[in-house]
Amino acid sequence: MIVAKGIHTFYGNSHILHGVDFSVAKGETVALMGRNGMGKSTLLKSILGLVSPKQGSVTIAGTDMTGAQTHAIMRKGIAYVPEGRGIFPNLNVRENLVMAARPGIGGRRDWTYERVLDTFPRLAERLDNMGNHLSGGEQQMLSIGRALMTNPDLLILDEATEGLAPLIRREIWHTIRTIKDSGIASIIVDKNVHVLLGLAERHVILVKGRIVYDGGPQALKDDPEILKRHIGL
Ligand SMILES: Nc1ncnc2c1ncn2[C@@H]1O[C@H](COP(=O)(O)OP(=O)(O)OP(=O)(O)O)[C@@H](O)[C@H]1O
Repeated sequence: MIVAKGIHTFYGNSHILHGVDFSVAKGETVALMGRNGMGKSTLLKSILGLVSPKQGSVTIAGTDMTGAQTHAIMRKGIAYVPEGRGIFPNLNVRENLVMAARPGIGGRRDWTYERVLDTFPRLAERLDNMGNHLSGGEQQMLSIGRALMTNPDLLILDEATEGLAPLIRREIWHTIRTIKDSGIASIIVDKNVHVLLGLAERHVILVKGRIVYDGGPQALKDDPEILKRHIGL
């Protein structure tokens, strides 16, 4: 689904990503992990064309998208739920969802307005609430709901459960699992490493813009030293 090779990204003179190779297979759930400031968001932005890598290539669904604009990249079946959400505060829940609707690749329309509301009953109860009159958890649900309305093949979730109450967090994780079971691939950045170990098939750990681990959860469970050293758990 995504193959990024040899990515070098800079902010001004700061060299942030040092030749990162990163891939996500069709339907695969990948946890992107690492301490604060290690380059996780920068890698996501490099893949999405929100920042331009100085070197490296990005192939999406078999097409070379290196240097392409973000909207063209998203049209390849990618939905991005950014850190800090990204909903329209002055539109209500219904409008936020309907505006995002579009068929997926090949005209797929699995995720309808009705299905999104079935997935998030809380949103169904608040259709006339403006985006800025929702709790943090509801805004997060709306943001994920908007992403699903685009019928993506791959969903990118950057800190989707950050700052939410435990109960809401659990609801969001439940939804993420439902999305995974529906066959959508995902890249998940989240501080809840233990949940990720039970959810993702692959785990990628970044340290100072370099990948230090890329593999399944079992090795991380068997050798807690790896997480301790690189994530500080
Ligand atoms: N727009 C920017 N301009 C300059 N430096 C930046 C910019 N965005 C991020 N950085 C720096 O790049 C490095 C990587 O940041 P990035 O946000 O990718 O890390 P992260 O792993 O996603 O961490 P966090 O969990 O804190 O978001 C950090 O040192 C950060 O200070």
